[in-house]
Amino acid sequence: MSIHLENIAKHYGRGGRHQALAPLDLDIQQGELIGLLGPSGSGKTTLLRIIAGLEAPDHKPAGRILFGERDVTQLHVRDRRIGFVFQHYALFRHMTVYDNVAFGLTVMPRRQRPSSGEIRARVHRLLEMVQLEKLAGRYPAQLSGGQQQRVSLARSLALRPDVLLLDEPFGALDAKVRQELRRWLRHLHDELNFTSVFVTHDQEEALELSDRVVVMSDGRIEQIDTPEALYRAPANRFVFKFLGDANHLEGEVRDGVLTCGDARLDVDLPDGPEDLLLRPHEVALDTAPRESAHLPVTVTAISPVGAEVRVELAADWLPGPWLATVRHADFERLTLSRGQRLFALPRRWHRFEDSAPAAHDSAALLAG
Ligand SMILES: Nc1ncnc2c1ncn2[C@@H]1O[C@H](COP(=O)(O)OP(=O)(O)OP(=O)(O)O)[C@@H](O)[C@H]1O
Repeated sequence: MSIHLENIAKHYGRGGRHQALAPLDLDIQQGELIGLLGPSGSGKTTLLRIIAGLEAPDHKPAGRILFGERDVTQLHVRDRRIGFVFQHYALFRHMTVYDNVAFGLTVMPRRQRPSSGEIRARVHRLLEMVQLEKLAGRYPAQLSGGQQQRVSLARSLALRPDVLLLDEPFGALDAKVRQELRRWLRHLHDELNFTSVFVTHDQEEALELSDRVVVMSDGRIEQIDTPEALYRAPANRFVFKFLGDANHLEGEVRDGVLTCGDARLDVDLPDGPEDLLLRPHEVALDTAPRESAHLPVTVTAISPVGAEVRVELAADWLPGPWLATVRHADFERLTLSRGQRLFALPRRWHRFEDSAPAAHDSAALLAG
């Protein structure tokens, strides 16, 4: 089921003074898994609740919500064929796992309700998919948080919704279980081919799970793109900074040289103030400066855990610390240690004028 939002806005408070969502459009394709990502208060939950029909959008502008060809703007939540999963497992505590999953089917009006044989088959199939068949007779209190959330997933899918909406579904769980549940969701999604929208403020979760991510801030959509495109080509400074660590290089450009205290870097930019951004993996380190890059730094912390070594750098010319990630081989070659004085070499940097983002490969490394 595709979802089409057109001119959807939401204001709260007396006289609608507080804007939760600016008028926005959004198109979600059939079968997509979409992450709504943004800081607290950016409007993710409001948007999800409006798609669900738990919240009405503003009347002015008069927006529209279509599920496929069907205009559901005025339709009650129970008629939208939606499944929900929330952060706090809303399982019925006095019912077994089996009964929790079967519940939505057993309370359907008699004429629509599947036969009891079919209900049984459907519930077993779902429990099998989330590998909880053996625990069908248990009560929620006898399950771990991750298992409870798998029951929630199975329960929300029992009614074969066209659209599955999830609000911070794994927020209350520890990192390892979250990881596992993401795989469950992705797997169920691909196998059953419904359309899903989930809310998260966790960028890693959004990037790992989504086909496309909707990045929000302040009630607006900043960018909608695949995880790869978001990371490679962020539309603006907000998206760049929200999606990962960012090092700032602020200074003044004169005749193709950016200067900041005793640091300087050749840049092909017009004269004037600049604030360039660099990802940690775009900062290389060496024992000598280059003709085109003289950025003296001191190592203040080293964390050699994981696939790469994270190195924190400070300098008088820097208002805040920089983070560089280097390969273990380079870490050993440079025999890095705390207090060591080195030179940072930007491999690449990014520049945002709000309309025209640009990434530049640095001449510093090439020039040698
Ligand atoms: N029922 C409400 N009444 C008044 N203001 C509300 C209501 N619900 C949300 N808001 C406001 O609307 C804005 C968007 O809230 P929303 O819950 O959609 O953000 P969010 O991105 O989901 O945040 P979080 O990650 O913290 O849940 C916030 O400023 C919030 O205070």
